[in-house]
Amino acid sequence: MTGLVTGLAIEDVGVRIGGRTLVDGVTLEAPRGAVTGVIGPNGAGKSTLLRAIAGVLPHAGRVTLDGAPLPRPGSRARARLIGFLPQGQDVHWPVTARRAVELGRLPHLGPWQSLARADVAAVEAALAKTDSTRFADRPVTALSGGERARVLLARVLAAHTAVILADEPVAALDPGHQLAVMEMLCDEARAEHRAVVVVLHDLSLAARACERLVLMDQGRVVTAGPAEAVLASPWLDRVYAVRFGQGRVQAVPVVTPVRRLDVEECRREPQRHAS
Ligand SMILES: Nc1ncnc2c1ncn2[C@@H]1O[C@H](COP(=O)(O)OP(=O)(O)OP(=O)(O)O)[C@@H](O)[C@H]1O
Repeated sequence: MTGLVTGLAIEDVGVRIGGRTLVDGVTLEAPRGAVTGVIGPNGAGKSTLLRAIAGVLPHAGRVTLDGAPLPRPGSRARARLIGFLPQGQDVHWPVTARRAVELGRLPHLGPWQSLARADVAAVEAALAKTDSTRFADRPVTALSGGERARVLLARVLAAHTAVILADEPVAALDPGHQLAVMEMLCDEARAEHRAVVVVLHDLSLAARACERLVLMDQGRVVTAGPAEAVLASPWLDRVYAVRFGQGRVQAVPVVTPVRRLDVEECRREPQRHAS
């Protein structure tokens, strides 16, 4: 590993399930103070990688934070360091939104200990950051999909973890809330010095919000580095089998799929850029 001062370091991480290798020797860095985006086509292994880092899936290899190994998966100590928003998570019991967010403070509480003033402040701040305060007293089951997604993100934010792993956190959100959530995650990284890792399918949003990008395909990292370099990489079109158009609208980067590539074009793609 090179150059990582503080943050999350993933070394040679692999996941095998049922005899299949889903993640294969992934090495990457997610520094504190930055948003690292994980991109790649469906089935590339992005969610599996995040679940391995979160400690939900057993894995080979090493994951460290600020140079130290992480506490045991499932432990409260680990939950105090790593916040995880899984893909498509939902809430099926009718607690209020505020109560759902309060659950994010559990790793900080002793057995039978109730919320202290600092916990309540963390919950209210997380509700406010996700624009969820106005429905905080409604049952989660009576909220829209996008509102529920914001509450679940608020629960992760309320935990004040050093690392935030968010798997497609904006998938259910309207454009305004997509921007707001990504800006909020950037703010969590920069102002609070957290390492934020986010899986995104929207490449324009990734270009705008992420300092670093990791492009995955077939369980491996294809290329990683500064967002602009990864988006300019010849591998982008090839792994998605899509010709992307790239430009700027009022100084904001835009990456949009233009047309699908056939197998032969995909094979030629890296050479086309190299020439
Ligand atoms: N529990 C499992 N058992 C077996 N195979 C799995 C399991 N979970 C995921 N897979 C397979 O592993 C591969 C990677 O899945 P993963 O969910 O990590 O991809 P992804 O990059 O997050 O995709 P998407 O963009 O569609 O969410 C896929 O081929 C998927 O079918």
